[in-house]
Amino acid sequence: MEELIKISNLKKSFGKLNVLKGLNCSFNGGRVVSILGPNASGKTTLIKSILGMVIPDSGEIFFKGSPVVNTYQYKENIGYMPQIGRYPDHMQIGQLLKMMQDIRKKHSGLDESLIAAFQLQSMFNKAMHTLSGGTRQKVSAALACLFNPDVLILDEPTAGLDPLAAEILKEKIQEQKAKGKLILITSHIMSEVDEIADEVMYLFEGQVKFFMPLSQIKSSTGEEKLGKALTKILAS
Ligand SMILES: Nc1ncnc2c1ncn2[C@@H]1O[C@H](COP(=O)(O)OP(=O)(O)OP(=O)(O)O)[C@@H](O)[C@H]1O
Repeated sequence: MEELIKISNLKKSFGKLNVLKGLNCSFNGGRVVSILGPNASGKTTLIKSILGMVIPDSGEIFFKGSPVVNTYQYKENIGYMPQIGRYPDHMQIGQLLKMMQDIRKKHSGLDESLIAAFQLQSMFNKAMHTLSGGTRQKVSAALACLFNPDVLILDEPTAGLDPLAAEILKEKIQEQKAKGKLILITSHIMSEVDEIADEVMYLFEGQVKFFMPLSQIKSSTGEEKLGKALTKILAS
């Protein structure tokens, strides 16, 4: 499968705090990769660096082989679902979706399947500030997929979704993977990672501690459950 993202010796500090300390990794298409690590280990900082929302101090990020520094075009190929989506309060769902299409100048070749699956049409005239947390999450997920990106970055995607909606999103993730796309997920819910990830990248103190297929994590520890397997690996 094609290498979509490569990260080379990435460093980022906030003041005296060294968050990313020379991080190296690469991500191929057709995979669901879960980025795990303790609180404050740099997961969000890494994701935001890929998205161009955090500017690294040094190191390089390549998208499909080209360095992303000082470019923005590559971002059209990434769909991002933040943990907490922030939207203009008084904008209605329908207006928001239309505005995004106008900004992107893309009105065809859209993937509107999540809009339909989450039945968002029936809520198109609801203002964003009136939405429940879960509905807001559904809008974020629908937006992340709307422009058919090659890469999806999902931050705690199913937290806050009801079981049916969570199932719909998990099916969407599998469908996107089957199309050769890369899905990066951060989650602290081990059962969710266990269910949907192919590989785990574990960050510790600003570096990659390991990057392994889920199957190998389990076989090398003899544990069926990811949570237990991780505990064993980290203790060894
Ligand atoms: N803009 C910022 N200014 C200062 N410090 C920051 C900033 N962004 C992140 N940090 C710090 O960098 C460290 C890593 O944060 P980050 O959000 O990347 O961690 P994380 O692995 O995503 O954590 P969590 O699991 O809690 O979501 C934390 O100590 C955080 O306080």
